[in-house]
Amino acid sequence: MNHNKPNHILSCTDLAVGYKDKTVLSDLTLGFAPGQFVSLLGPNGAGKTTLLRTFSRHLKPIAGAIKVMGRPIGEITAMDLARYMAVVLTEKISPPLFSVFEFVALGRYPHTDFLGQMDQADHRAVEKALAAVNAGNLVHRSFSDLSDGERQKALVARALAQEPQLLLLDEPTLHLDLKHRMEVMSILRNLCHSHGITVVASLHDVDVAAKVSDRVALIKDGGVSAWGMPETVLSGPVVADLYDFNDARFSSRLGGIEFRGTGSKGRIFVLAGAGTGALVYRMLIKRGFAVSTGILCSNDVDYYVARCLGADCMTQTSMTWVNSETLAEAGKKLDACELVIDCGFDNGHGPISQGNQKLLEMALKKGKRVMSLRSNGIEKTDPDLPATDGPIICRDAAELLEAIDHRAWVHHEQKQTFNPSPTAA
Ligand SMILES: Nc1ncnc2c1ncn2[C@@H]1O[C@H](COP(=O)(O)OP(=O)(O)OP(=O)(O)O)[C@@H](O)[C@H]1O
Repeated sequence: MNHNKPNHILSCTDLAVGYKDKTVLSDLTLGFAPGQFVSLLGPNGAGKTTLLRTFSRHLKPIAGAIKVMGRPIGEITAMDLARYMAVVLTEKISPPLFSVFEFVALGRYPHTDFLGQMDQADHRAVEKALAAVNAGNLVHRSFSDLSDGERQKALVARALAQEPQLLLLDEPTLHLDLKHRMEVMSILRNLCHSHGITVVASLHDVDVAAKVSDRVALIKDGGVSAWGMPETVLSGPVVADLYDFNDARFSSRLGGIEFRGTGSKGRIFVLAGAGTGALVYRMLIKRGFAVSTGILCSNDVDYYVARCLGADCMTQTSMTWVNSETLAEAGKKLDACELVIDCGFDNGHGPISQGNQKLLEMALKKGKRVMSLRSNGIEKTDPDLPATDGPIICRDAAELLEAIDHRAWVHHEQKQTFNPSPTAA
């Protein structure tokens, strides 16, 4: 291998990692390319920290080989390794009486002389590192007075002051609020893109990892169960299996996790489409209802949300008309529901819209209780539809929710508008 231009900044072959009497992970063969953001994902205790500590030479491998810049890690001097690789682990450190500048300057040790004297270039490197993590304003602050988010930025700045080509981080967003989590993640991603640094980080937010990572390694049951681009590796079933959960589902298309419910409060049929249903599905499932929905186009965002939430979902491709069998099947599903919610889908001329309009009118004809978010009322195309079968019109999701909470459809007869209480949100 050419040592000047390695394909991989860090690689391992047949690696086994762990402790004296315990092998935690084995048979690991991985390679991390320059400028890649690599996330290590897996449940608590899977071995992410152990792997990072082995990569950073805090732990000896049990078996196999690790190479940094194409060189066996054991042959690299501590000073050279510090020039290639910087590490941010989770240990809480409280250096007494250091300013943030002094703390970050500790990262210059591979570059200063043997007395640790800093020259102008070192000062500039510290300032650059602080600027890279948006922490220039902290330079004169005492390190021990920093908040968790500020401290994390200072830790990353210290690592950057080493001017490494590889940055290893253990749970870099631990204890951080949403703003700082997003800030730290975008700083790390920018380091990959703008500075060509390879970042290898253990993460717990699978949705964030899916969005920032070039590669993910899924770690479970003593090994890497999957490795590759998040777009190909992270599917709903794979993520559910990784973390052993049944009551939630990850969707790579939606880029997040949907929480499933018990469905114990009864079943509601939701007429939706083109994104009108997503919020309503979540609202109902959160409140313990089971949802049947349709008819949805197979590339509709409502379809992805509904499936992810575990709703009973009728679908078909957009180019086809809704045939009588499908309508009859949807009608049976309507019959099994105690309430129908019309989310105000576009009832224009599209084949699915027209099918859903028929379904809505079928619900009214059958005397089903219908709540509608269509503020102008439901336009009836069927002249046979009795005028008295009016739906409860709700102006927004809050009114809909209040009507559902009060089970307004049980008492409602022919009112056209649901009147919320004055306290309604
Ligand atoms: N010093 C140690 N000696 C022996 N076993 C250890 C030691 N440190 C960790 N372990 C064990 O090694 C296994 C892997 O732990 P590790 O901390 O690497 O997991 P992790 O994936 O980082 O977990 P988490 O997400 O909870 O941080 C666990 O079973 C843990 O109890």
